[in-house]
Amino acid sequence: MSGQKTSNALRVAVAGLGSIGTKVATALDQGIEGLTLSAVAVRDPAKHRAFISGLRRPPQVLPIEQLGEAADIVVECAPSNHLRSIVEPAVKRGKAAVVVSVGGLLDNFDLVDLARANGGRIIVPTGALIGLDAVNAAAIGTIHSVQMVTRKPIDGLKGAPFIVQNNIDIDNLREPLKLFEGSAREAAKGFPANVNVAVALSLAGIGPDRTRIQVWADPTVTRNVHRIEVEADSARFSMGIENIPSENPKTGLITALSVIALLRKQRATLCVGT
Ligand SMILES: NC(=O)C1=CN([C@@H]2O[C@H](COP(=O)(O)OP(=O)(O)OC[C@H]3O[C@@H](n4cnc5c(N)ncnc54)[C@H](O)[C@@H]3O)[C@@H](O)[C@H]2O)C=CC1
Ligand SMILES: O=C([O-])CC(=O)C(=O)O
Repeated sequence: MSGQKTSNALRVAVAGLGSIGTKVATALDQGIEGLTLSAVAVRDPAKHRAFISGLRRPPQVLPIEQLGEAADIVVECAPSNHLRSIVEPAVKRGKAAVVVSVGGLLDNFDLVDLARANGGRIIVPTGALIGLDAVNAAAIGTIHSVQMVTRKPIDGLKGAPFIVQNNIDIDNLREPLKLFEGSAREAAKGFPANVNVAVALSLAGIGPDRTRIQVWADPTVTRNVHRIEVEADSARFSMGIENIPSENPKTGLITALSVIALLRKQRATLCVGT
């Protein structure tokens, strides 16, 4: 079985073959130093059969709950409601889970304790954001405030619970509309597929209750735009990123690349950046 350890390569499993997971699986199959693609989980096997059989070394196809048995690192790339089923079996076996649906971590934070108790790890990539290295560093000292403004094209926000529950019509907007202002924790509830970045930023810095975010629906932009201001005792810094949407308009193309960069660091001889 390809899930069994045959060398000292770290076995990596990918949960969800959507916009992010397909690119991560492809990169692993093409070769990342010291890593091998051991398994994937998909919702609809028929839809992904051609992709999987087209890989150079087709991995096992397993239910999400079994990936933790077949890998040393499980990469979560599925909708956030599956986070627990993917991460729990991995970390309780002392394995690492790379979490992209980081907004979903806030309601499942006991998984961090579970990982700690069992020698597992939960790793959050920088994802669609920028500068979490600087935020991590500043957090060693004192960060006074972190403020973020997110602007997205209409297609990148459609269906968000906050918009549906408040009956907001964004389809006919002609100018930018501020939908939300509050904490990263509240934003993750209202926009679970849109503000993973704010939650990642908060976990790197001053936490989900003190990290402030505005979310704008903006018909004048074609990219997912994030601007961040950090005020700390070591530095003041501003960061911005304008993400080109992938085939999933909510997800920037850079997200999968961030996961691949993180995986490359697991066994790389030269590591640059924190
Ligand atoms: N941390 C970050 O910076 C970012 C995080 N994200 C988050 O990453 C996650 C994945 O995003 P995308 O790849 O764009 O989503 P996607 O919708 O393109 O792909 C998700 C995949 O999961 C599959 N799936 C659903 N249920 C499954 C199951 N039970 N077993 C196996 N597979 C299942 C779906 O069929 C789909 O192929 C989302 O939660 C998204 O919000 C997205 C962008 C940035
Ligand atoms: O900017 C992006 O591409 C994705 C994003 O905001 C998120 O998931 O938090």
